[in-house]
This record gives sequence, C-alpha cells and structure tokens, in this order.
Amino acid sequence: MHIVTIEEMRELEAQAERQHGLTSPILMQHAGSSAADIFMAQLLPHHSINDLEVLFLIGPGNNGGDGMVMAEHLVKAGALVSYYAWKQHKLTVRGQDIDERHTSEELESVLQSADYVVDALLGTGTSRPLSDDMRALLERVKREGEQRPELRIVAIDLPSGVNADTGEVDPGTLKADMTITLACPKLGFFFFPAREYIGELHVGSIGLPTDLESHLQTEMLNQGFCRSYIPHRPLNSNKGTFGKVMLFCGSAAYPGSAYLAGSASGRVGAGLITLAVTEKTLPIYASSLHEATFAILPEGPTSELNRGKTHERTQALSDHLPGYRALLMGPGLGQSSETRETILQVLEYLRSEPTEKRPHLVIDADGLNNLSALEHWWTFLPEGTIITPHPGEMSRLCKGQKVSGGSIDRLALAREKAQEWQVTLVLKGACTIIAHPDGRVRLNWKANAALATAGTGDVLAGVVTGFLAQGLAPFDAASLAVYIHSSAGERVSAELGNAGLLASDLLPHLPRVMRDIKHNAYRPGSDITERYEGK
Ligand SMILES: NC(=O)C1=CN([C@@H]2O[C@H](COP(=O)(O)OP(=O)(O)OC[C@H]3O[C@@H](n4cnc5c(N)ncnc54)[C@H](OP(=O)(O)O)[C@@H]3O)[C@@H](O)[C@H]2O)[C@@H](O)CC1
Ligand SMILES: [K+]
Repeated sequence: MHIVTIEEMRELEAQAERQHGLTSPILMQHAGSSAADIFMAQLLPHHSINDLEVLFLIGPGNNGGDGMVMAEHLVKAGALVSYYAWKQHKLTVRGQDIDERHTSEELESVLQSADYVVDALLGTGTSRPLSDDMRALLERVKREGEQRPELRIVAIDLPSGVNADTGEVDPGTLKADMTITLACPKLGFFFFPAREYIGELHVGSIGLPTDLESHLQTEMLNQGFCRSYIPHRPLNSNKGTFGKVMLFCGSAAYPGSAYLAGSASGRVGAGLITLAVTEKTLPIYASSLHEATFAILPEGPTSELNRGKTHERTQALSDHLPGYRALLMGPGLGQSSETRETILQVLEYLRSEPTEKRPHLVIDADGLNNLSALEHWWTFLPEGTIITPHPGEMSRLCKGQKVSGGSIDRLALAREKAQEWQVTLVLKGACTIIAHPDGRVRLNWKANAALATAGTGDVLAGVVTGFLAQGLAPFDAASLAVYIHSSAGERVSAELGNAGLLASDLLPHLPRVMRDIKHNAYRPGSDITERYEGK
C-alpha cells in the first residue's frame, strides 16, 4: 500500500478527475461510505449501531464533507447522529436544527451522552495553526474523554491539526482511538509526534483506480505484501532448498547475539545455521544452539607480532563460505583492531567472488561500528549488502551527524544514504524505515516500546539473513523481516504488555506469525493494514 504526501494526494485526486472523470463529489461519496463501513465493522460486538450516539464535528472543507456523507450512512443504519458545523456554529441533533441561542448548552448535553465523537474538522487542507475556538472545542471533547474513558474518538483522514507531511501536531489536536484515513496513509503518520495521535489506523477507499499510484516511491508494509513474499515450502524439499546461513557474530564477551541471530534465522525457515566460532567460544554455543553446525576459526592474534593470524581466520571462514546463501557479520564481534582487520578481509573476499557464488551479506551492530571508523567505508562493501543500523550506529556511519529517533528527518536521510552508499538500509526505530538504493522506501507502521530492549536487533538481523538464505532479494528480505519481527513483538506484548519482553521471547512467535499471515489468520493488534475496498 502506498504512502502519500499532501501534494501526491492532491495529484492523485486531480488525475482521477482528468483521466477517469472522478470528480470531488464522487470521491467524497466513496470516502464517506467507506468510512461508515469501516466504522460499523469495527464496533465491538456488544455495540450495536442501533441507538449508538455519534457526534460529528464538521469542518469547512472536504474533510467536513466526508464527515457529512459518513453521518448520512450511519443515520440510515440506525445510529443517533448529531453534527456540529464548526464554522457556522450550527448544531443539528438527530435531524433537528437547534436554535442558535441554545447551541452551547445542547452541544454540551449531546457531548455528555455521546458514545463516539467523529473528528471531521480538518484534513489535508490544514493551512495554519488551529484557531482558538477550534482548539477550545477539541479541548472540551478531550476533557469529556478523560472523565468518560468509554468515549471513543474517530478521526476522518487524520486527527485535525496533524501535519500530514511532517508529523508535527498542533497543541489543540485530539488523540484519536481510530483514524480512518482515505485512499492512502499519509507520510506524517509514521513519524513523531503524529504517530501517537493516530490510534488504530484503517484505510478507506475513495474509489481511485490503483494504476494511478504506480509511480509512488513510498510504501507501507502490510500483510498483503508479506503474504506474497513468505517463502514457499515445496513438499519435495531438503535443508539445502531453504538455504544455508553463516553467522560471523558473537565473542566470549557477547555470546548472546550469535545465539539470538542464529535461532532467528532458523525460526523463519533457513535450512541450516552455521556459527563461525573459536575453540574458546564453541562450548558456549554448542550447549545453547543444538541445531547449529560450527565453523571453527583460529583464535585472533594477541599482539602485533602474530598479526598473520588474522589472515588465517579470514581464510578459514572463506573456505567455509561456498554453498552458503547468506552471511551475517557483526553482532557481538567487539571492536578490536584485529576484528576490524578480519571484517575488511572478509569483505575483500566477498567482492572478489562472482555474485552468484558468494553469500549475500547482512552487516549489523559491531560490523557497522568497525566500519564507521573508516573513511568511505561503503566502498568496501560487496554489491547487494544490507545494513541494519539503529539511530546511534547510523549516526556513526554518517560521521557523527545527528540521527533522530522518530522525526521525519530520518526518512530523507535513509533515502539519501541508501542511494549514496548503494546498500539496502534498514534504519531501525519506532516505525522502521527500509530504503532501497534506487530511492524506493518502505515504512513499518508497527511501533512497540516493548522491542526497545537488548538483543531484539540481533533477532531482526537473523530474520533478515534467514530470508536472504531462502532466496529473497535484499530489499524484500529486509522488508519481510521487519514486518515479521515487529508482528512477533506485537504478539508478545499482547500477553506481557509493553515492558519486560526478552529478545528470546520473540523466537517462538516468528514461525507462528508467518503461518498466520500465510493463512490470512493474523489479526494485528493495532491496525487493519489492508485498504478497505467495500463489501
Ligand atoms: N479533494 C477531494 O477530491 C477529496 C478530498 N477528501 C477529503 O478532503 C480533505 C481535504 O479537503 P480540503 O482540501 O477541502 O481541506 P480540509 O482539510 O477539509 O480543510 C480546508 C478548509 O479548512 C480551512 N482551514 C484550513 N486550516 C484551518 C485552520 N487551522 N483552522 C480553521 N480552518 C482551517 C480552509 O480555509 P482557508 O484556508 O481556505 O481559509 C478550508 O476551508 C481530505 O483530508 C479528505 O478528508 C477525500 O475525501 C477524497 C476526495
Ligand atoms: K479530521
């Protein structure tokens, strides 16, 4: 599903009219009807539409128009609908216009008995900060919601006051429990602070022919996408069918990362996991990851005098690599000069091999930290490399440039750097960004504070590597991995809440999420990520 800026949305609407005769009123009929359908589909089973009290806040533009169409549909379905036209200060309660002199007290009374308030004040046409009286109206609804937590807020297209391009939010904006956005999710939703105001995200249809969207470069990860990329498992298969993964990760001080990454690769279906270890670290892994095989490397050099040992290590590792489809390098390796030397030698080996004969490469964590110490580090990478930095690692890769945790700046940065460095870039964070070297970008809607804990990055790196081993192209392997990983996180949080998750908790959920997505049985906790195209 594509994600749009305000300008792109306007262009889509203009094209719909030019090429297909879909005028604004026609689109609005679709929008309001689709929003009503989604709203009714989401009512809890004990909430019948009959006698449900819904107050619509109607703005002066097309967003208000969408609200009016939606309201008509709810009236027909049996809801008790009132609407307040903000600009005209006009209140209509269940079909009756209220005398201007009684508007305030009647509005107060309608609000106090409402089950739902629908925010159809402003959409993508917001051109200035919210006016004081609009803020006062929204503030009143907010206070009512604080007193009556059962009151639900539904935003049409976006919560009024959210900047759909940047994710900035007006101080008067009301947090929605559910946003029914129209045609396409808006770019600003994926960044903070807006992300916190959207609630459950649903995407309604305005009847645009999908071919109009084909030029758009930003996509949202969703189930439909993932279903089409989950590797097929033919009956007539063996472990070679699903690819071999080599992990050059972990050290005596950081053994957990190789365990987590290796297990994750296996849990998403890779055929064989091999850990590159030394005699010293072998016992740690042999006792924790029984299914893995091992490539035993010589210990690294202990001083400048026996530096030649680095070459021996690299040689031992590269001797093992033929036949492996994916290599993960970095997590837990540490940052000694010897490790850096080995990493560079492995990169040199990979660059010297024809693409079809060498494993695809994922670099994470200390792999990136070691590289970032070098000038023009990206020139050492083989073609098709995936890198998976968190904001701190990204900042080091960009030579200290500040990388924000969740603001819109990080999108432009990810896009620019994936092109400059010619890598598939997974910039982790709440709403992870996956950028292709050709300028395309995919964004993950799922943001989960429970995943902000040690080791979850190792699991993600292992999942990416596991999908690469199964033959997915780098951009698709990375995208699928981000979605599956965050969905597993969503499942764990459904049970544990948003704190206390351990990275290893994710592992058994990875195959379950894949199974359910494949069979269309996965129910995300916080959104319906397919566009609703009507019944
Ligand atoms: N076009 C289409 O075909 C389709 C559009 N669709 C729907 O329309 C929405 C976009 O519609 P839109 O462009 O009419 O803008 P919208 O957000 O309703 O508001 C504009 C009005 O608000 C006013 N205003 C602005 N800022 C203000 C402020 N701070 N405080 C107070 N007032 C403010 C502004 O006034 P002005 O700046 O002109 O003085 C103008 O009167 C979009 O989000 C979607 O819901 C879809 O259903 C599909 C078809
Ligand atoms: K709105």
